[in-house]
Amino acid sequence: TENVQEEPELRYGIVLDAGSSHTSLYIYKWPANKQNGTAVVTQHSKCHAEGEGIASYAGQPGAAGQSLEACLDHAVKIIPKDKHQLTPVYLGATAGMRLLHLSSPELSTQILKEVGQKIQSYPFDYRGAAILSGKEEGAYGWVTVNYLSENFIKYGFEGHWFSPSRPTVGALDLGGASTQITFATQEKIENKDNLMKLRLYGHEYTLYTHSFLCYGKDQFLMTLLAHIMKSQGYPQSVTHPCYPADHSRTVKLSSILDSPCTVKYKPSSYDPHASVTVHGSGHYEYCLGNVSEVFSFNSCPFSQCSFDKVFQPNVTGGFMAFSAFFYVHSFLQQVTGITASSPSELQDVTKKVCSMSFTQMMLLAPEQKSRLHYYCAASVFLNTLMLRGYGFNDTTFPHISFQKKVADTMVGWALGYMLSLSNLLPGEQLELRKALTPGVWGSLIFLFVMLLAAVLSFCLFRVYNGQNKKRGSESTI
Ligand SMILES: Nc1ncnc2c1ncn2[C@@H]1O[C@H](COP(=O)(O)OP(=O)(O)OP(=O)(O)O)[C@@H](O)[C@H]1O
Ligand SMILES: [Ca+2]
Repeated sequence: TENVQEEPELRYGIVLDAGSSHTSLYIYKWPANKQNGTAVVTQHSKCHAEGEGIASYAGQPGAAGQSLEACLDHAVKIIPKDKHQLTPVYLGATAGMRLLHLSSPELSTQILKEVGQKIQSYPFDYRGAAILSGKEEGAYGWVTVNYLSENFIKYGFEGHWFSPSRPTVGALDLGGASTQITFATQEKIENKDNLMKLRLYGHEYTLYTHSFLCYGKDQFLMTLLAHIMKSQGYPQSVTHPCYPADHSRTVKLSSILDSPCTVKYKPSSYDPHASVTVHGSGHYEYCLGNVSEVFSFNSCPFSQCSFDKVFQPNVTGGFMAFSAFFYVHSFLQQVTGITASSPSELQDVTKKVCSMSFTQMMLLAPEQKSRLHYYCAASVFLNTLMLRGYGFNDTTFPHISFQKKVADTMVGWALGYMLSLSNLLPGEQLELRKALTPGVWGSLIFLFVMLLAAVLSFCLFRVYNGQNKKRGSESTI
């Protein structure tokens, strides 16, 4: 026989990640005959939709759907035509739409309907457009991280499936409007809202998960500014200790105070068309003080809390920190040349960034011009969230890996969502494909040949014996 290399037939799946800051369309692929293993499904292509997240088009009929067109057209081109109808497509919206649903349920329903209709006008297998709960977002992110890290099950060198019985890795996602922490734990989960049980590949995983709405990077910075404005008595010009000393910007009051996240800081009345000028002062200590005041570390109705009265067991094991956790951490590394891998290093690099002027940062990272003003604030926020909030310490922090991708696949909830909804993740142990080893196969052929030889010899013996008997009786006659 000759070994023939056949191109495996591919299947595709699409997820639109409708985040608060923007929408991304991911195309995944996998071999049609081999879909149940770990890390078999990989990212084929990604498309970044122009403009902001779908919730930003509230009150502009048609605009949210239109914002997806270019990426859906891209998917039509990139997926072979004969596979279009076999390709499931899902849209999942996250914290931006959760916030819009809080302030205007009708508008969020309208937008979901509109984007659903837009997707249905394409030749794919439409499977729905939905707002994910924070719990789902956290759990699907955890599934992605562990699927890509091959922690569930693996195709081993022995030639069969085996469970690596490796510990799983926790997931830390920092979006624009919410942040999620999810990890497997043996500790008692005191609030059932934080409990998630998943059965995957024959194992039951008990997860702790929590999503903090308003603690995404953008919403947090907005809340921080609202807090600073309030503490300074809403003047027309405020001093921001987290912005560089040589930087100032003007923002519309409504863009800060219209969010459900800043309700607590809203003055009783204000002119929504009015603006406020923000002058940076680059003062690390004051910045840390203000950032900490946005969190509530005071009361806890459980044995222990992260913050804002939310129960959290001790963090344990390895973690993967992605999205803005990765962006902020890698910026700190870029401008200081230090990879922060301990709490004290993280604090040191944050202090360094907070002491830099805008001009200095421009020399080190000119491509990030539009973001430079907020990196000190974002870094102080990241410090407070991870160290004081989640409680990572000298022992646990070094086990966090800040990553954007694993083997060319973006880390986020989107892959886990598609795997779960398309039944690409078996709940039970995979069936072992029973195959004979060459040794057993050879022995069986040998036995078969011996048996055949024995039967043939027996038959020949009977025939020969019969003829001899016949000859004997003829000679007697
Ligand atoms: N390349 C980048 N460098 C730095 N920051 C970035 C980059 N890309 C996105 N961001 C910022 O990181 C934050 C998180 O982005 P991400 O895309 O994860 O959020 P999202 O999915 O839109 O929000 P959410 O998950 O809360 O709905 C946002 O504030 C975004 O503006
Ligand atoms: Ca997100």
